Amino acid sequence: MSHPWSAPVARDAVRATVTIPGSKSLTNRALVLAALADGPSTLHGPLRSRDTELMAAALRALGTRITDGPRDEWLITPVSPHGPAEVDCGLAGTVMRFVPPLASLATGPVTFDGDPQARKRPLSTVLDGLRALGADIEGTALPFEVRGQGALPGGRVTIDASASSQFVSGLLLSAARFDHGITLVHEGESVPSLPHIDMTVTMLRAAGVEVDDRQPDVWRVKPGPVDPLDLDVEPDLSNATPFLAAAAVTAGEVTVPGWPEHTNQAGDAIRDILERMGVHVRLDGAGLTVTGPEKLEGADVDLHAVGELTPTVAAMAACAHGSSRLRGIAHLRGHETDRLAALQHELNSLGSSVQQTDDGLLIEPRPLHGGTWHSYADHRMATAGAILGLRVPGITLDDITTTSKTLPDFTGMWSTLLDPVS
Ligand SMILES: O=C(O)C1=C[C@@H](OP(=O)(O)O)[C@@H](O)[C@H](O)C1
Ligand SMILES: C=C(OP(=O)(O)O)C(=O)O
Repeated sequence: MSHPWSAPVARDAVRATVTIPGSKSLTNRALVLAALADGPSTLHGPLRSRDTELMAAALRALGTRITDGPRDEWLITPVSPHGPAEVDCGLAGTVMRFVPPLASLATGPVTFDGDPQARKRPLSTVLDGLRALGADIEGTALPFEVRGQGALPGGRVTIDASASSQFVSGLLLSAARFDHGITLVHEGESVPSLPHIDMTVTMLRAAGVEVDDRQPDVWRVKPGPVDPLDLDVEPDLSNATPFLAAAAVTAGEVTVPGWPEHTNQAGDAIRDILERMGVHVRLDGAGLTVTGPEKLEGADVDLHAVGELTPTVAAMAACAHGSSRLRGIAHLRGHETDRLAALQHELNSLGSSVQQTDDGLLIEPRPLHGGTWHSYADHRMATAGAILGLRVPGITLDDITTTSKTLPDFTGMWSTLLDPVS
C-alpha cells in the first residue's frame, strides 16, 4: 500500500554520522553463489530489504536453506535446485536476471513473475541467451517459465548487453555449473555499469571460479567447483549517497563509517562526483566524511558506469549554482521506471528546468517550490525527493514505501540525520 510522506526541511546545516546497511549488489550476488557452492556459506551483515528478501525467497523456493545466524548473519546451505517452484521478482533487476540461469540447472518447472512495472523491464536478452546455451524457457519477459532439465550444456553465446550489465552478471554467476562453462560475448553499444560486472568477476574468483576477462566484451568462465563464502558485506555505497547529498545541499557535514578503502561497488564514484560539485570529501579511519560548500556547483558528469547514482546527482544538480549535464545513461529508461522521464517531469513540476537528451539530462537550476513528488515505485526517485525536501518546504512524496526496495528504514535514518541527538 502506498504511503505519502512530507519530506522534512533542514532547519540548519545537516551534521550527522550515518551507518548504512549492507550492499544490495554484494548481498544478492553472494546469495546466488552460496546457493551454487559446494558447502555452507555465511554472510555477515547482509542487506535485509525487499530486493534481498526476494532473492532469499527465490533461492529457498528452489531448495536452498537460508537461516538467520546468532548475530547479523545469513547461513546458507546449498541443495541441488529443484522445481516446481514460483519466483516473485518484485521489481528487483538482480532477481529477474540472476535467478533464471540458476533455475535452468534445476529439475522441474520454475515460474517467474513480479510487480507490474517489472514486466516492462528488459529481460529477453538473458532468456534468449539461456536458450542459446540449451535451456527450455517459455516467454520473453515476466511472467515466464524455465523448464529445468537438471543441467545446462552452456558454451559460447553472443548477446547485446547495452541495456543492462545484469545480463552479463546473471549469466556469469551460474556459469561454473554449466557443463561447458560459458564464453560470453557482448556485441552492441557499450555495456553500462561495468563496475558491477567487475564485482561479479571478483566474487566468482574469490569463490575459486576461473574467469578470463582479459578481452574487452568477452568473458570466459570454466566449469568447476564453487567454494563456500564467508563474507563481510560492505555498506551499500549507492544507498549512502542521499545521506552524503544532504551534507552537500545544506553546507553540512555527514560521515559514513565503514566506507571501504578499496571496493568494487559502483557507488564509490560518488566521491569524485561530489568533489566536482565543489564538495569537500575525506576518506580516513572514521569513514567517508563530506562537507558541503556554501555554493554547490553544477557539473558535467558521465554516469554510464554508475547509472544508479543518477537520481541523487540530479537532485543535487537541481540545488546547485550553474547548469549540469548528466550523460551516458540512456539505459536508465529501463530501470525501475524510465528514470530520465521521471526526473525531468518531477523536477520541472517543482520549478526546475530539465531537458532530456539522447543519453541523459540537462539540468538548469531554478528557484524550487513545494508540491507532490512522485516516486514511480522507484526507491531512488523517493530518496531524490527527500534530498530536495531538505531545501524546499512543502514537498510531499506520494509513496515513501518504495524505499523498502533497498533501505526499509529510510525514514528512520532520515530523521536521525536531521535530529542526531534525539
Ligand atoms: O548488478 C547489479 O547489482 C546492478 C547493476 C546495475 O544495473 P544496470 O546495468 O541495469 O544499470 C545497477 O544499476 C543496479 O542497481 C545493480
Ligand atoms: C537499478 C536499480 O536496481 P535493480 O537491481 O532493480 O536493477 C537500482 O537499485 O538503482
